[in-house]
Amino acid sequence: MRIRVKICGITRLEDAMAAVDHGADALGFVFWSQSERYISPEDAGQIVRYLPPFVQAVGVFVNPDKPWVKMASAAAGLDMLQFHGDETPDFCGQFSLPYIKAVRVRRGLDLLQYAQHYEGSKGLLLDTYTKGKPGGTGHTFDWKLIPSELSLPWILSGGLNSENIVDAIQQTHPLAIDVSSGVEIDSGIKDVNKISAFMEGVRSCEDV
Ligand SMILES: O=C(O)c1ccccc1NCC(=O)[C@H](O)[C@H](O)COP(=O)(O)O
Repeated sequence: MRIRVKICGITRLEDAMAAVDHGADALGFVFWSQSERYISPEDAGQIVRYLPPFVQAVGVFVNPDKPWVKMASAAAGLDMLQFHGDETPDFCGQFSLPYIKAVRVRRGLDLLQYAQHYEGSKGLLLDTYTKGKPGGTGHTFDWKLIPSELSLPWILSGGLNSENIVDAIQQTHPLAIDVSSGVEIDSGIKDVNKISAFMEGVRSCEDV
């Protein structure tokens, strides 16, 4: 089965094009001002307008207010929303766009219940818990904490790179994966060779 890939934290057109050329299905734009990968919705829009059909633009938010999500969605031309904070299902579901809820996986968190709570989402993005960092940590989490029977589709995220991606896929069998710092040379600056090596690792795991 083909594994879908989202490359997150895009801040430059050339990185977006490199990601698309190497087969990314979705690109993420971080609209949280405290992130080193922050991009304004207007600047994201200038990248999104060059994306080919069927590549999705995903807006990443952390506890935003409603006007910010609405403005960013329109200005950037988003296809999907991704929430990394304490947003409720009602909040996430009010924007007439599909959404993904990120969850920072840690021992003691009931992922089965979490999935039921966010049943209106397109899926859960399973990310790494690091205190004070809602995303883009560059660290993996204990993949054994992923339950075998989650009621929602889920996306493997957190600290993936070309060196661990094959192992990650073989251990967890994800439907989709998400990467940010693992394909960077600096925060928000992607590297075409890292993208290429990462995608090669993903494709090597797919059924022919
Ligand atoms: O990337 C960020 O700076 C970020 C900040 C705040 C919330 C979310 C953020 N990124 C969202 C993503 O989808 C990342 O790809 C995901 O957290 C994995 O990041 P990484 O471990 O660097 O691959």
